[in-house]
Amino acid sequence: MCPGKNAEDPRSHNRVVTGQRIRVLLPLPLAQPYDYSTTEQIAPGTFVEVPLGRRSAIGVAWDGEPDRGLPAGRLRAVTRVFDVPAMTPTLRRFVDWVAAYTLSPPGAVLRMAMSVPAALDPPAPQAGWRRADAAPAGARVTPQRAKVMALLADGAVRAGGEIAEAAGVAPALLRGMADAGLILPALLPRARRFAAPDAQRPGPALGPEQDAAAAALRASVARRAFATTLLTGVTGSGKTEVYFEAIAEALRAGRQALVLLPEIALSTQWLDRFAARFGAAPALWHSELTSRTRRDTWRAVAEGEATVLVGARSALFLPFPDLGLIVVDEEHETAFKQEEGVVYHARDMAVVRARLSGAACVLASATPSLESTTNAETGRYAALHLPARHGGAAMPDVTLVDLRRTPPERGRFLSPPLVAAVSETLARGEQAMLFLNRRGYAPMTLCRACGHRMRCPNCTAWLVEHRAQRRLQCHHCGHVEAPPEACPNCGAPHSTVPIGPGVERVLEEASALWPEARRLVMASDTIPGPAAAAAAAKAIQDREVDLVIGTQIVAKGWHFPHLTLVGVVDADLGLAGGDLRAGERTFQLLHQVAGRAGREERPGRVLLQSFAPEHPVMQALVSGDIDAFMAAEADARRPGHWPPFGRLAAIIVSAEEERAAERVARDLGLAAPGGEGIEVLGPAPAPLAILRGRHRRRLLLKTRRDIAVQPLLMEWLAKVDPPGNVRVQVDVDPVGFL
Ligand SMILES: Nc1ncnc2c1ncn2[C@@H]1O[C@H](COP(=O)(O)OP(=O)(O)OP(=O)(O)O)[C@@H](O)[C@H]1O
Ligand SMILES: [Zn+2]
Repeated sequence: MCPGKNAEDPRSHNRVVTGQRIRVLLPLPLAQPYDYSTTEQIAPGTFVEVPLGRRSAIGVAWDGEPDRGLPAGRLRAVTRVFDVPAMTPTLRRFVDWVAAYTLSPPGAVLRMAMSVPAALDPPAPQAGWRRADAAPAGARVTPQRAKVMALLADGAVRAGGEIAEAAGVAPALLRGMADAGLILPALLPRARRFAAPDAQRPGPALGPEQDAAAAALRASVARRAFATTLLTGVTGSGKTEVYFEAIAEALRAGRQALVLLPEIALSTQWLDRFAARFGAAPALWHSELTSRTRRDTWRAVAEGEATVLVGARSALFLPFPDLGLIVVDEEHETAFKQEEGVVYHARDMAVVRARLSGAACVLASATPSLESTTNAETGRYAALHLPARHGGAAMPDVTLVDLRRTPPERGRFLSPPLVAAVSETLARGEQAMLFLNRRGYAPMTLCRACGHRMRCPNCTAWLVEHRAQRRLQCHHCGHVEAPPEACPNCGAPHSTVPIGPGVERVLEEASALWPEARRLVMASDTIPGPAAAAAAAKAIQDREVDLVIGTQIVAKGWHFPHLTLVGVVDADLGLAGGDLRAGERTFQLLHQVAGRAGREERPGRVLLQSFAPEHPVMQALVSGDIDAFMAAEADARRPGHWPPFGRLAAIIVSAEEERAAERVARDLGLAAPGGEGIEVLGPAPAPLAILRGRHRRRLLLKTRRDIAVQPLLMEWLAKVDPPGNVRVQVDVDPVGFL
């Protein structure tokens, strides 16, 4: 056959060489892979470098047939193949799956799986020295040189600095020895970057219910097949110890385990317990790692060296070659939802990744989501339950303080019953906690003279006073300004007053009431990272603190043995607003924070201050009857096909110019899909109608459960062509409705 017009003979054409065509997916917001040519066999999953425009880019050889119609002469060639384990078929399918489900470009999802391009290059080998096989005749061996030779006995290779230090010689001496032919340069063996957790170490003796649950999880892991188990149990029942046994089983099976935690920075107690159980720390994955650690971790996961990895939601996209178990702890947490970029729910995607990997998946929580509860009821998930606290500790006694009957003094926020309870607790030498899910001093600042409220210039939001830092701050966009000397509206001097409490204001009140008590505030601005969280937890554990005042940070899985009283300053706070899950959320948060009380010998008490003590959420918190509460929630959602009994997707249209957003939203409204079991709500201004200077409109698509929203959305969005200054964002299974 003669070379045709495509001139595929490399000798006649020095630019394009060929033989093979492959598809390469690039980590860019592109809808599909691009085709390239190559002279080598390149298997799908291989990391490759390719030209892209005038630059080059790193991507992954993807599955599927290249476009044969494209003339070979137009194809550009792969320029480099990386020496790193290929992306597994499982992870490639996962990228495709997440892209299709969230309606994101596959390349945008791939970017999450390639977040550390530097890890694709093998780590640079470190140079050291070894002894020459035979000392050259005439080479002088001084006592110092002899010491070095002794250190390098038996073919050892050691780093220069290390030799110099161990032998107590100057580095220059080594150079002299090398010149004399006594030692030779050599590559150091690569050190293990991650110690291996030891599955053979015995765990604690489990109680009978823990034991039964652990056995079921071990069996699930040992089957090496996909199954999801919802592990529930009252706060302090020892769920962590139970799923540790599942991790041990995965390790014994030679497979990897991934644990997702909602907030790694607040998980120091968890990490200590892991190290105590397995004799080594797990590998970690979160946004605050150094780039070096990210690189090492990514590669150690890909090479199978990191066997247990604990991470935030983005850890789902790490290159595990053989995942045997995924645990999602505190599965009800909204922190698992990523709201920027690719909008996905890590709990749900964890189940998908486990399915693709043939792995066991464990969802754990004392307050499971209605989604997971329903899946357990219908048999999609297996269910395990721990009914009692570990070690015989009792559940705390929860009572309501009716703020209409026993209100705090004017300008105060702690009612007489709560003040009395804190005083008693402190007098007994026990610890108390006051919970208010609001940062700062006051959520709103008002002018006493004209009623003007201080608001954010970029958002539909009040400015929150942070008195300690002497500033007003927007909690949505980060805008900061100094508190005004005079009202910006009427000019009245020193006329502004704070309205309502934040934790700083509760601290002020507590300082006046209990000046002797050692107080600690735990909020995201006072506990900025893992080190601060660890220090705070230690101070509480070591009884260096009497009174903890905190935001939702204090609700997260802490085990404080001496804490016996929890006071909730404003139990009604989360119920405002029209969020479909407001009740469920409030119940979960307050039940979790209540669950911090009385976890060891001494019994715990919880006081909830409320203006609506008859509200079902308050009543459920008092009775502790989660099942009844969730059943009522389910009954409320079922008839209207609200999740989990129907499907939801939100469309958020935003633009700097209000009319532009309005126009696109209206067009979307006109093009909305319809039919049986399909409903579109909106367009309507979002509750946060302006965010970071952008005007926002929302539409909500609600369908019956048996109708997939993705095809409807695709068809719908294709009918409207928004101008470049208007952003249209899709959120499948929204959890936030702002
Ligand atoms: N079998 C056991 N032996 C010894 N200690 C245990 C055992 N099980 C649990 N514990 C201890 O009991 C405490 C509570 O356990 P753990 O934190 O696992 O409960 P949990 O169910 O995860 O609680 P929460 O839902 O409130 O976070 C911890 O200090 C844990 O170390
Ligand atoms: Zn703002």
